Amino acid sequence: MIRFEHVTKRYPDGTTAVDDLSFEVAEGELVTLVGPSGCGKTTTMKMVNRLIEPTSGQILLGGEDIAAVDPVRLRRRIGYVIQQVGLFPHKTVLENTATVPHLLGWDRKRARDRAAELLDLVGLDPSVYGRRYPDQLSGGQRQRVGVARALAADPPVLLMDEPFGAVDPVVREHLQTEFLRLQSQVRKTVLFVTHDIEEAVRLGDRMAVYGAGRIEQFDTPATVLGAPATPYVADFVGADRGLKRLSVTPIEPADLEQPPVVHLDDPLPEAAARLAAEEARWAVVLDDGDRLHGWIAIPEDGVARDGGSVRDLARRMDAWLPVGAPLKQAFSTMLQHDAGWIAVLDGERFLGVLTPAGLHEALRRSISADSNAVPREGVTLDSVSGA
Ligand SMILES: Nc1ncnc2c1ncn2[C@@H]1O[C@H](COP(=O)(O)OP(=O)(O)OP(=O)(O)O)[C@@H](O)[C@H]1O
Repeated sequence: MIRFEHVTKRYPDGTTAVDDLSFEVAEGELVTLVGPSGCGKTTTMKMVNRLIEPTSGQILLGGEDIAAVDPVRLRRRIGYVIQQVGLFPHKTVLENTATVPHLLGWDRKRARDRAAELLDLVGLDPSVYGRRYPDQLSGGQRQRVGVARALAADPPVLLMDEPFGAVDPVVREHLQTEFLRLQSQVRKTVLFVTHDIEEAVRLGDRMAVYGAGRIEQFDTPATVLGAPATPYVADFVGADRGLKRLSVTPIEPADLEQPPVVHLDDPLPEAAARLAAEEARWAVVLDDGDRLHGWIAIPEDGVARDGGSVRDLARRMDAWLPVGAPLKQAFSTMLQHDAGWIAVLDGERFLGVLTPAGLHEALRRSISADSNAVPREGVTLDSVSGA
């Protein structure tokens, strides 16, 4: 969808901002550009909407050389979100969001309906926020309006330059989560500039790690963290990249343990006997429809021979996640619920439980899978983790 072919940008003062860059972003893919300040990320992005012209090389958009496309027409196909959102202060949120549809000549009602739809999509109730002015919004809300405005005319491509850079870490994480949800619905082709490695890992289908003016590695976050291509990348992603991998490693069925399972209406003595036979201290409790209800521990002093059903002693369990959720989420769910294990479901079906030991195993497996699959000369996991 977006293709760079040997693109170089040299500024008149001799600075080479970008040097012989070649890469491709597939349709519907989100690629994060990450690297230290001044390495050429913004220059790369601004060449796509022709705010900056390359010195040499070609950029193709959907197969078409953008040098041959009128810049104004080009920019209508490209949403653009920047850190200083640039909302018009004297226009309402709804009018701001409808800016591009207006420019495209949509009639007033259609443009406003579309703007309201987009505000809704980014989590701002249009009947509440639509009439406000930008200075009546929080920083996070302004960023959401920026995203809604960029999407209003439904452009196939979205350029985002540190869009969440100006908000505090908690709001930033919220915005990232919402943006991922939004992107799963709208599936735009996105170039996303950030200098925050965590953000690049979390959001990118693939990430481009920049050194000075060059891409040092262009790959999935899991591979960049697991097998940095060069010592520079290893250094940039940091010695704690094992931890960062938690964000990109999904829970798989093989990571799960299988504790005894009982049902709410099972007689208690029967359940107690099952636990004793399996030498388990607790069991998972499912309801009639085999959906997760919670867990049960049989008291130390046992249960009466004719003593009721599992329902009487079962406790609710709220710590659960869908299979495929990242290990980081599993870890934070364990901490949040102060739980020694969490249940993992496939839709409504109970699959097993993830324990801290299982989580550790999953992480080790994920790291060694990459180091085996992509041997890199000069960089071993040991040399990096010891760094
Ligand atoms: N108009 C200009 N004239 C000369 N040099 C420039 C110009 N614009 C940018 N540069 C230089 O080009 C290099 C790349 O800049 P760019 O803005 O692309 O970096 P960046 O990676 O986006 O940095 P940051 O994260 O700080 O925004 C820098 O060395 C910068 O100083």
